[in-house]
Amino acid sequence: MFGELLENVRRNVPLVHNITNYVTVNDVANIILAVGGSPIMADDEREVAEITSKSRALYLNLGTLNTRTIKSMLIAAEEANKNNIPVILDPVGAGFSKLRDEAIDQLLGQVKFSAIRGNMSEIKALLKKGSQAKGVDVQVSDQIGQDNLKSCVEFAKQAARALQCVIAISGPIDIVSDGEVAYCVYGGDKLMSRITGTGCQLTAMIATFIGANPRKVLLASVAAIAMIDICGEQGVRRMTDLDGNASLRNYIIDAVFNLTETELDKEARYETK
Ligand SMILES: Nc1ncnc2c1ncn2[C@@H]1O[C@H](COP(=O)(O)OP(=O)(O)O)[C@@H](O)[C@H]1O
Ligand SMILES: Cc1ncsc1CCOP(=O)(O)O
Ligand SMILES: [Mg+2]
Repeated sequence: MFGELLENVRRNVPLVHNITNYVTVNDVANIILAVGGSPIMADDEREVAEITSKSRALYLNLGTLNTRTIKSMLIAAEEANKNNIPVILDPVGAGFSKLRDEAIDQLLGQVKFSAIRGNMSEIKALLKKGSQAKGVDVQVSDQIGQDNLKSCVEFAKQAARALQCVIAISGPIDIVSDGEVAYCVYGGDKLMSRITGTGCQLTAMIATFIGANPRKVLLASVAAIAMIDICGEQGVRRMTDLDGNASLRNYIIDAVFNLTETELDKEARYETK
């Protein structure tokens, strides 16, 4: 099932327009290439509408948002919505500053999103559910685990209904919901949280999968998560004693590049709730 969605990515090579942060921009471009898409980064307000209109998905990432890029995001998203081009949001650092929260309110008020992916602190902040965001990383007490899985699944469903789009919450277990059903995706490795950009890359992969499979937003999001989880594990297995987060970043990108459709189908670990 997921293999077919990956095949669509590789056959259609969807162009993904990214308005993203300057910390992980190169990693985002490379992961889109690795999975089989084609990235373009552009954030000047004079060209974003034109570029979005020629793209298969628009990815907005709030990591280093500023007055100029917030305006560009709104212009690009309006163009995307007008042309039925899916818009995907990564609300990096939501809940951690007034500027971020004001921008999020504006975006949620004006834009129809297909999917939003964040860590639990960020998604709680979107719903104003007392997030204790810790910079761009998840607050430990917010994290999804086996012990609180049931309530996290319920929360993901509620969030999807409230925000009227697919919600993906990442962590030791990832949860994806459209408000009706929730997929819990297993895998990954805690070392993935020691690399800056795995979250941004994951959301970029979701955007790429959705760009190639616009009528299967929920499954496309699950497929992207299953894929990065498998590839995160493969990357960790490849590490030697001398390797750290820099090598792991590259190993994960390489694993995404090399993972076959059959392997994705065979190795994806998930259950529905
Ligand atoms: N403790 C963990 N165990 C397994 N996988 C993890 C863990 N923490 C993060 N991941 C994986 O790392 C990727 C990025 O998620 P996350 O670290 O939550 O994003 P962000 O960097 O935006 O906070 C996801 O695929 C997630 O499954
Ligand atoms: C460190 C940092 N600061 C602003 S954006 C950013 C990158 C966040 O990336 P991720 O959420 O994927 O870890
Ligand atoms: Mg993040």
